[in-house]
Amino acid sequence: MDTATRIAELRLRIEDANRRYHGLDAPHITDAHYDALVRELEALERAHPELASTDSPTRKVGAAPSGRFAEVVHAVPMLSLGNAFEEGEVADFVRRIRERLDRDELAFSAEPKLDGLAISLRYENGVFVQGATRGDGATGENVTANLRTISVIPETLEGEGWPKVLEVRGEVYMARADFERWNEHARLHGGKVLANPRNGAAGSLRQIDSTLTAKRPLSFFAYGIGQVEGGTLPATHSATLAKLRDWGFPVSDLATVVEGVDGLLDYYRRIGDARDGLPFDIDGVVYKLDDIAGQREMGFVSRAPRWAIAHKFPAQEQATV
Ligand SMILES: Cc1c[n+]2nc(N)[nH]c2nc1OC(C)C
Repeated sequence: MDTATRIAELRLRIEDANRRYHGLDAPHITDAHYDALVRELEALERAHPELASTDSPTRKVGAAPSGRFAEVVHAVPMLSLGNAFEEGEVADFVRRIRERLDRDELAFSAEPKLDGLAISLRYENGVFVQGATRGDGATGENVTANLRTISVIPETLEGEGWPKVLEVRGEVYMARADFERWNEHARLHGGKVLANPRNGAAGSLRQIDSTLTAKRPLSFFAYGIGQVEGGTLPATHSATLAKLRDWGFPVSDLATVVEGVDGLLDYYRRIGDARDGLPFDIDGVVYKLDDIAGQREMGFVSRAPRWAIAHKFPAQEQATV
């Protein structure tokens, strides 16, 4: 098969998988298979720039909103993350930052990458006013009513010193124990048996009727910030996470600060060893340059930051198809 045909075929398969994963919350291929298709397409597009195109799925995030909810335009786009699968790619990630910032010692915030649904929570004068899904990164779906049913998401901010406008980014997820309990009940009483916790979370949040969402055991971890107005945030990501805790948001206690490649890889191994014992599904860990000024200097490539990367674990799931 010639390259152009292969590229066209990959684009169709990836776009179809995106629609199923983001739109219907019912993926039909494993995440590992999806990642492999994307990496093959990215490699072919790099090798054949004459065949690359701006509407390729390698340049988009998620999927367009479904039309079932009001749309929310994200003031700060919700981007996806570049992926690393091998240690060498992590070393390259750190080297690029060291060279560009001309710094030897680099501190990173290292966090678990929860396998849930990315959402953005907007607070004005400390009050939760709007919540949205990532959607395609630029425009998401207004799921505020559904998010209000998640008890760990604060209706009003605690503590003090929060900005007038604060957008908090994070992951809505379903803990494994809650997932098992839900399916046990569903099997006995004929409710909807969920395929996996991620689909359970995504499906719950995308319910039109939020009384149905309220019945599902969802949780949330904050992992970042979107728009901020009328206030300042700390100079590092880790100090910002500490502030989010003070203001009432759950933040994973697995988040920590590590130094350099060795610190990152040690963290990856430690979380990898602990993975099966965690109360929630993760599909990797996320490394972020801790210094916010350095993040700004690194900027973004077409759809993901240069200053952050997800280091994925080998697939655990059995093929669903
Ligand atoms: C997409 C994403 C996902 N996660 N997950 C964590 N823990 N942090 C994090 N950051 C993300 O994106 C920012 C680096 C912009």
